[in-house]
Amino acid sequence: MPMDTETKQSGDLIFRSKLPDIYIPKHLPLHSYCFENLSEFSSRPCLIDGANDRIYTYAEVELTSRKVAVGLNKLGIQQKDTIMILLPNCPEFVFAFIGASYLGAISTMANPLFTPAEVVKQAKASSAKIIITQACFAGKVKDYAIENDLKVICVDSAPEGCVHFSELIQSDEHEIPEVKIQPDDVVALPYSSGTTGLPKGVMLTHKGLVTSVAQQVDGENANLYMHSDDVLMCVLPLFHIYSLNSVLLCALRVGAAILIMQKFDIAQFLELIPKHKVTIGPFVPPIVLAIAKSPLVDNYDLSSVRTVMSGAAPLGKELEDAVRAKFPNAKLGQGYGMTEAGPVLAMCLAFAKEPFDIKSGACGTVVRNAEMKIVDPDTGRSLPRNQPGEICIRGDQIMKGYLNDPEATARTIEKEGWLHTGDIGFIDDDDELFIVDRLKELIKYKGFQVAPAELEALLINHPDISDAAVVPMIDEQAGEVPVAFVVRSNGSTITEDEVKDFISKQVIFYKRIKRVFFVETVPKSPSGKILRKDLRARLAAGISN
Ligand SMILES: CC(C)(COP(=O)(O)OP(=O)(O)OC[C@H]1O[C@@H](n2cnc3c(N)ncnc32)[C@H](O)[C@@H]1OP(=O)(O)O)[C@@H](O)C(=O)NCCC(=O)NCCSC(=O)/C=C/c1ccc(O)cc1
Repeated sequence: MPMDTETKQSGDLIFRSKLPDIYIPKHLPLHSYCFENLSEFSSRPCLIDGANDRIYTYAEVELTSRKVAVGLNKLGIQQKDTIMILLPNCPEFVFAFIGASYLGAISTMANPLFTPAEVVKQAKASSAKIIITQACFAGKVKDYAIENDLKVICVDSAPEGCVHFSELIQSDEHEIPEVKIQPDDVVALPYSSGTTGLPKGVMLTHKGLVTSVAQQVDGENANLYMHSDDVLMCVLPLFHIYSLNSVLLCALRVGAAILIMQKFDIAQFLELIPKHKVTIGPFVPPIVLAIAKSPLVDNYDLSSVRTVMSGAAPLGKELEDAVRAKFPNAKLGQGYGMTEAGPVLAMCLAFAKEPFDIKSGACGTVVRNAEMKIVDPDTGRSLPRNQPGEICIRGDQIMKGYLNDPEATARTIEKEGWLHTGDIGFIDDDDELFIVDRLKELIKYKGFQVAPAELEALLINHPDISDAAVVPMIDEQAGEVPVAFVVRSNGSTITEDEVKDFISKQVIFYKRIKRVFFVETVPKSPSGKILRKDLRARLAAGISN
C-alpha cells in the first residue's frame, strides 16, 4: 500500500518519500559505516585507476587508508585538524580522505586548477595544516606553506621541500591513535557560496554523510540501487560533493568498483565503459551533451550501463531523450543535490531496486528519512502540490552549518531545522520534484559554482571600475556563463577585453567573464542589494552594448 507522502505539521505541508524510513546507523563514524560490510567483498576491486588499469581491492583500500591515517598523525595531524586535498581524481584522494576520517580529522577539498590566490584563500579560511597535491600544483602553495610552516605532500614525486605520499603509507596501521569520534564531528569541508555571498566552508559531519549515503543505497528497496557487482564511472571530480558522496561513498558502502578517470575526455571515456563493463554513470548535463553529440559513440558497446544519472544542473527533456537512445539498457534519471544539503535532496525513483515510473524532466523524489516543503518566498507559507516555491529540506543529512559564519548559517537553516535551497520548484501529484527557477544568485558553469559576489569584489578593485554586477547568461555548452555589467569610473575608457583579462588572470577558467556590458548604474534595491533579476531580464531581452 502506498504511504501517505503528505502530512500537515504545525501549519506546514510536508512531503516525504514514497519509500518507508529505514534504520540508519548514524552513530558510526563515516569510515566504519562505509566499511561495515567489508568482509563480504574484501577481495573484490574497489578502485580501478582508468589511466593504467591498476586495481586496488577493498582490503587494500581499507588498509592503505589506515596507514595514511597513521602517516598523517606522524606529521602532526590530530583529531579535528583539517587537511587540504588539492587533487584531481586518483586513488590517493581516496586514501587521504578516508585516512583523515579514521583520525577524526577534516578534509577540505579544492580544485587543483584553482589559481594560487584561490587555493590560499581556502587553505587559510579552513586552517588547513597539510596540503596533499601533485608535484605540478605544489608551486601554487609553496610560499604559503613556507610562511605558515605547513607540510606539502605530493602523490607523484616530491619536489624540494615536499613529502612524498608513499612515506605516509609506510606507517604501521596498528599505530592509529584512539579517537572518540562523535556523530556531530565534521569530516568534510567543501566550499560553497550557498544562496548568497562568497564561498564558505560547508561543515558536513559523520552523521550527515552516513545519513545521506544510507538514504541513497541502504534499505531493502534502496532508492539508488547498487551492489558489489556494479562498476561506477568516477569521472566527476571528487573534490565536489556530488562525486565524493554519490560515487565514492555510496560505492564503498555497497562494495561496488569505482573506475577513476582523472579528466573527462570523450574518446577515453567511451573506451573505458565497455573495457571495464561500467554499469552506473553518475554524470552532469555537459557529459550527457557530449555523449549525445559525439559521432564516436556508435563505435562502442555501451550495453553494460544500467543506470545513467544526471545531477548538479538541469537536464533538458530533449537532451534526456537524445541520450536515452545511446544507452540501450539504461534507466535514465536525475538526482538533485546541493552541497549544504548534504548533498542529496531528491533522487529518481526509477533507480530503486523495485523501480517506480517517473517522468522525464523531474529531478527525483525527496529522499527517505527526510522532509521537504515548498514555501512561498514572499510570505514563508508552505505551498500545496503543483505550486512552485522555494524548496526546503530537513533531516540529519544536512550540513551542520558554515564554518565560522553563524549569520550565514542562520540565514540558510531556520531554527526548526529547515534548510533553504534558493531553488524554486514544485512537487507534482506523483511526488516528483521539478525545478523551475533559481532564487539564489549562484551561476553554474557545467555544474561548477561561480559566486557573483566573488567576481564583483575583484571587479571593483580595478581603479577604472566604479561598480559592477555579475549574473548568469545561458550557454548551450556550459549551461550558464558569468557575464558582467560594469560602470566605468569617471573618464575611464576601459574596454571589454581589458575587463575580461583583468579577471582571467585571477580566477580558475570557469569563473572567467564571457561578456561585459557597460552601463551607467547597476540597478539596486533601496537597501543596496543588486537587482539581479532585472539584469537577467535585460539579458533575456537581448541587450546590446
Ligand atoms: C567533466 C566536465 C563536465 C567537463 O569537463 P571538460 O570537458 O574538461 O570541460 P571544462 O569546461 O570543465 O574544462 C575545460 C578547461 O579545463 C581544462 N581542464 C579540465 N580538467 C583538467 C585537468 N585535469 N588538467 C588540466 N586541465 C584541465 C581543460 O583543458 C579546459 O581548459 P581551457 O581550454 O583553457 O578552457 C566538468 O566540467 C565537470 O566535472 N563538471 C562537474 C562539476 C561538479 O561535479 N559539480 C558538482 C557540484 S556539487 C552539486 O551540485 C551536487 C549535486 C548532486 C546531485 C546529485 C547527487 O546525487 C549528488 C549531488
